[in-house]
Amino acid sequence: MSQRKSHADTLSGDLFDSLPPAPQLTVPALLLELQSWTEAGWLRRLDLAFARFMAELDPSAAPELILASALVAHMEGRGHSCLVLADLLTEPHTLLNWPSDGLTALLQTLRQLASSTHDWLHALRASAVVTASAALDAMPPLVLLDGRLYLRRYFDYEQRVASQILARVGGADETADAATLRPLLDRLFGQSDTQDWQKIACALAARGRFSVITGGPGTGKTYTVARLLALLFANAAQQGAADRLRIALAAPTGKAAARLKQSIDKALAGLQQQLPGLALTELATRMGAARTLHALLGARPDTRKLQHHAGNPLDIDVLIVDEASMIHLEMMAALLDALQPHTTLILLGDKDQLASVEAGAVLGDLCREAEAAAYTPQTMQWIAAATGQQLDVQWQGHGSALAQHTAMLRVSRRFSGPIGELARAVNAGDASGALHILQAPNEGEIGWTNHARPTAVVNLALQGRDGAPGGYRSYLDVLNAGPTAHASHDEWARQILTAFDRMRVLCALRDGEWGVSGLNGAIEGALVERGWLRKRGEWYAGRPVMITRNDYATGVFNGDIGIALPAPGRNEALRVYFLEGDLVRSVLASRLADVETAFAMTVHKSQGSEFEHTVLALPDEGSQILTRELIYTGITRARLHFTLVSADARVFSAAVTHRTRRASGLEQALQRPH
Ligand SMILES: Nc1ncnc2c1ncn2[C@@H]1O[C@H](COP(=O)(O)OP(=O)(O)OP(=O)(O)O)[C@@H](O)[C@H]1O
Repeated sequence: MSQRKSHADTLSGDLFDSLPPAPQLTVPALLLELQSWTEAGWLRRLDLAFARFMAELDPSAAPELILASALVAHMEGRGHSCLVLADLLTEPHTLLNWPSDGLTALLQTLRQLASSTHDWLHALRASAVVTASAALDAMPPLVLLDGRLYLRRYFDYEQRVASQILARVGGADETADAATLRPLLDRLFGQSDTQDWQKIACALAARGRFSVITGGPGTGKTYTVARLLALLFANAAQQGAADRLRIALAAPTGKAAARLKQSIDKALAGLQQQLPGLALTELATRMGAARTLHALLGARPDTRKLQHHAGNPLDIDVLIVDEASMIHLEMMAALLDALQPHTTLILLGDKDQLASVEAGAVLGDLCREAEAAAYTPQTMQWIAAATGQQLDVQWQGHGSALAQHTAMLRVSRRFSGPIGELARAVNAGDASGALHILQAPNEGEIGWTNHARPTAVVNLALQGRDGAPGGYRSYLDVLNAGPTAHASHDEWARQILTAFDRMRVLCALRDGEWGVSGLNGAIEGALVERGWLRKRGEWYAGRPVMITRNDYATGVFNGDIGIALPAPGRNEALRVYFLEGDLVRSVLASRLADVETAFAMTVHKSQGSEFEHTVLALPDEGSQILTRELIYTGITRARLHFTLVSADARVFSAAVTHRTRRASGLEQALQRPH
């Protein structure tokens, strides 16, 4: 890692400046160069094909445009909505996760092209395949705005998200006035005048048609939203409209949706005793199950087209979406398009978690002002009138219209011990503080094996550790004991699934001995060796699998986790059992084509899930993939116990100090006056 950095630094620094100017590259020569980068695996075939397509569309295109075309396509594949040209010229080595020879080749190529951002912009604007117009009906395939180059599709998504949100947060069309809310909020949260961010979040969410509630794990996002539902319901009841209030719950994954519904139902049942006059239990039943965003919007196989869109919007008044950090730009655009103007959208999520694998980091972009609050004097006054709380002046500012509809919950009720401290240190980029917490004595909440080999992960997976016993042995004990005479087959499957969900191994990488593929094989082999698993071919009883692609025919979705078990009766065929909330469902194993074994999974795929014991395995070498967000997300998946397994503490420290920011123009687009 250090080798790559120093190499690239030299090239982009003094050496780059001091070398004599290289001859200007021609487009055919550049295309050959791009082809060699593709063969080396640095660029995707798609990136090269797009660059070639641009060269065909505009035979007089400058080489700068052709290189930028390949790179903007490449950046999209890495989760960015656009390519910031100034970044390409000033810090190409941090922009691309390429090996040092790839970066050297890029820097050599850049040396043969224009050297200033101004000249690059000029070269790009000169082509008919680039438009500088924000108008959505302009057709060229590339859009250049404020120094950012976009693929048209992503530019359109960004513009749609920004304009829909601005339409919802702009203007003065408050849906509830402060005086009406005050007595209800006092009943729900009490009358204290000490700063209560949950009460404030609830008030702000009831105020308009869009709001964001962000906070770390256990800060009470669901607790607050359950009260918000009661508030909206009570408000509707006062107007005789409670029966007509249509509320829907959704989340990006099935697991997160099931968790949301469970927590909301539980919180509403608790509130029912506090508010006997309101039929909250009935409301919970009427809301129905929480759905995945795909299902809510009516995704269909083999088409990007959704059943619900601006022409056929969703028939709901309030939509609550949890785990919003996982919503990518395209999905957010589709979601906002499918809402009626009067629908209230409330996004819940942790802004510090990893963004979606797909392009965009929407929640992060929406929450840029959340830490500071930046409430205007008018918002401060409104909060005081609605909640009875005078917010400290430190939270006053001149934030955007969106900031006036955003609340950050700052006190964690569940994460107060060492795991919470570790998550906070990581989030603050304090690597030495985090190492100190990892080493400090504790009651078993935190474990750290350093200078480790992957076998350390396998040992943890087998039996757990001191203070956090169990491991995968727990679910295999239930499996190997077989169904008891008193319990149904489904009940047995539920016990196995629940026991399996108590622990999970999370990896930063997919490949290699420290990655998902290596560790899955090693753990599976060790379980077989101990005789705890009997592996016969690809499918065997007890094989945990993750679905890797939505399959509408069998009703399983990307990220769902199930376990293969023998079906009841004499039928030998294995079925894969899934837990959906409290329900157990199963699909014939032979019908599931896109699955992978799931003893170990990536941190990315673990978002929206929590495990009693989470083991995070870090590779022995640093990489651009290892970021603060990844480590934070891994740690916050742990409910009771967290174990870090690392070969080199420096890899952990480097990751904690490495913050990623996806290139996007959403933040700027949201500042536009509406
Ligand atoms: N103001 C409060 N008073 C008492 N208990 C609370 C309060 N706020 C939250 N809790 C409790 O703290 C726990 C965590 O709250 P909740 O599940 O709402 O947090 P969350 O932010 O949604 O968590 P996650 O990120 O895991 O989804 C719950 O048991 C909840 O009942």
